[in-house]
Amino acid sequence: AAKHRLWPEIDRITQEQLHYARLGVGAGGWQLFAEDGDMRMYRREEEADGLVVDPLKACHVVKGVTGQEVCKIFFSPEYRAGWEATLEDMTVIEHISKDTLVFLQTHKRIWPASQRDALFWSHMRQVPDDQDSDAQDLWIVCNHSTEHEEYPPNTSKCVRVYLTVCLVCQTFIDPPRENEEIKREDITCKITYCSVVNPGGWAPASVLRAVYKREYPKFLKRFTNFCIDQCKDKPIEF
Ligand SMILES: O=S(=O)(CCO)c1ccc(-c2ccc(C3CCCC3)c([C@H]3C[C@H]3c3ccccn3)c2)cc1
Repeated sequence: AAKHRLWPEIDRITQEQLHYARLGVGAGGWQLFAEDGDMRMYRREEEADGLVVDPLKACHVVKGVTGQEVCKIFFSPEYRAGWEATLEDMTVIEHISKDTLVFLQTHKRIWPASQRDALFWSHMRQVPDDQDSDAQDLWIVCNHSTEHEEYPPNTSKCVRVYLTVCLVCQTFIDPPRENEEIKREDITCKITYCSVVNPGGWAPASVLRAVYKREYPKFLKRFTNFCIDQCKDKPIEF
């Protein structure tokens, strides 16, 4: 099919984000700022024009779900209200393809910052794992801010944030006994979530860092618990 005007950017950024997600946290000044069970959250303190844009990288291991199931839930609009607690409104403003959508969403106001909205394309794809041949394929969802002439930034109501986010999932299967089918307890999903959010307009660094410290661990824990709950009584999707 004829590729969309955004396709070259979508392809380039998705590949860049996959590479970035697969880099460990050993190098690059990552500092651990939150831990909860198997979840480890790291950030780097960075500012752009005096605004806090701390990159975040979270690593988590979740049993009982596959990478495809997790990425589908993260990507699909119909599940988002179930796990995205800070969401106030969400619209799909363009269906580029079955695995690429453009979202406009407003987030609940976080005092004292003014309310934010985000306009971004979201792309999901499966990639062969070239670093580990006998592992399952990787699944990735990449969200990246974009523009749309009907939805200019910074209306009277919202300040537009600029974000790049990726969710990379790898599925591991403990082989069941001979002639036994794979059960959910034999499946483990390794999740890497990376995000860089530019708040768009001024917000005090101390406030933003406090919000990030509070919101990100809650967000990933809520999201992964939602996935487990959504999938537990359904056939496994590899
Ligand atoms: O992964 S996604 O694509 C999932 C689709 O929804 C995503 C994640 C996070 C955001 C977002 C948007 C606004 C803010 C801030 C900036 C100043 C005031 C609001 C934050 C910061 C506050 C951090 C945060 C982290 C997680 C959840 C909510 N809040 C995050 C948007 C999209």
